[in-house]
Amino acid sequence: MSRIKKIGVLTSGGDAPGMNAAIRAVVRTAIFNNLEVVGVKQGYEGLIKGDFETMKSYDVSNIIQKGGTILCSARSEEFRSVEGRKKAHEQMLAAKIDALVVIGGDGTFSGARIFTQEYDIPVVGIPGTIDNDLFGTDYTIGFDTALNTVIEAVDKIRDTASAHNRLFFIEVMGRDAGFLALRSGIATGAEAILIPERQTHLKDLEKYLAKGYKGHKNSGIVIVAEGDKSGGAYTIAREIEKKHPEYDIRVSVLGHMQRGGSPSAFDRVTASTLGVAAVDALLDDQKSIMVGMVNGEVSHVSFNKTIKNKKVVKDSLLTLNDILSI
Ligand SMILES: Nc1ncnc2c1ncn2[C@@H]1O[C@H](COP(=O)(O)OP(=O)(O)OP(=O)(O)O)[C@@H](O)[C@H]1O
Ligand SMILES: O=P(O)(O)OC[C@H]1O[C@](O)(CO)[C@@H](O)[C@@H]1O
Ligand SMILES: [Mg+2]
Repeated sequence: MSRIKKIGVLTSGGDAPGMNAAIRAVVRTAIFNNLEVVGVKQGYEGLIKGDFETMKSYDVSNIIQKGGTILCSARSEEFRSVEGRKKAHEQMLAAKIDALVVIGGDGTFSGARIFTQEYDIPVVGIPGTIDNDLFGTDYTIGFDTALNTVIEAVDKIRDTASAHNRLFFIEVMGRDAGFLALRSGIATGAEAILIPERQTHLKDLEKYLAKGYKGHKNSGIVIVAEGDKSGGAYTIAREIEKKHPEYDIRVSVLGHMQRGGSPSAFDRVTASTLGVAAVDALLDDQKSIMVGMVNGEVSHVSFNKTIKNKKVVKDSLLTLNDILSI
């Protein structure tokens, strides 16, 4: 029999479509198992301030389809400090919260790992980030929706690019990870994809563009991940423009619209599955783990493992795009 009577749930880091579906699943699974559940507002900031709200089943009605997070999110500087985490622990003791479910990305889990090393509190993580950059899960909640949002935007840009015979550099999110750029590039038939995990040589890019955009096509799309080492879409566009004044170049930075919107069916189902799995894991006395999805099944990966290992970008996908973009 688990000792846990009351759990807290929070969302942290960049918000991601499907976080609400995950909150709903955590709240309802906890109540189903006769646990009390409190929502922690604004991620670790709310934990430090004791900004808690008891949640009932009806509090999560009508949210499965909504983007953002009803609990709000934050990037908390204070939680990075020993004093900040001490305050968070004291607030949890005062509110009699025995365990936590944290929904977020790699940073959120790094914070959770340190917290569980300092204090003996069971914490289970649910991967919620549009970056899809977590080792130990094939997908993170929000990635599929963001991918579809990017694709819709790029398709529209392709229309106008074709009408004017233009070359577009489109910047997509991913401060440290290129998964969104890679998949959206393949899905939109991009002429080139630039990601932080690979060094891009200007000469190679010029070659692709000479073959594709200036060879026989009436438009060109280069997808640039925000964190690409070339310095972002504007910088790389300027470099190409200097060498090729004959190209008609435009830049489009998609920005935060990529993080909003109603979650896709895939994200809703993944979020629901992982929300249930997270509470089950706590009831099973597991701690310091992330629940994820591998080959369609729920996986349990230690925070240590998911933080220390880097999710690998498949070379085969880059090669595939090289073949298809000629
Ligand atoms: N090393 C750390 N120690 C303590 N807390 C941390 C640490 N790293 C991150 N955190 C906490 O986790 C929060 C969220 O991390 P971060 O901003 O990296 O987002 P994330 O969870 O990776 O999500 P995303 O990348 O999708 O925005 C940070 O604002 C901070 O409060
Ligand atoms: O503007 P913010 O909230 O710092 O978020 C930007 C970052 O968050 C992410 O969108 C992930 O949520 C990254 O891809 C991006 O670099
Ligand atoms: Mg992150």
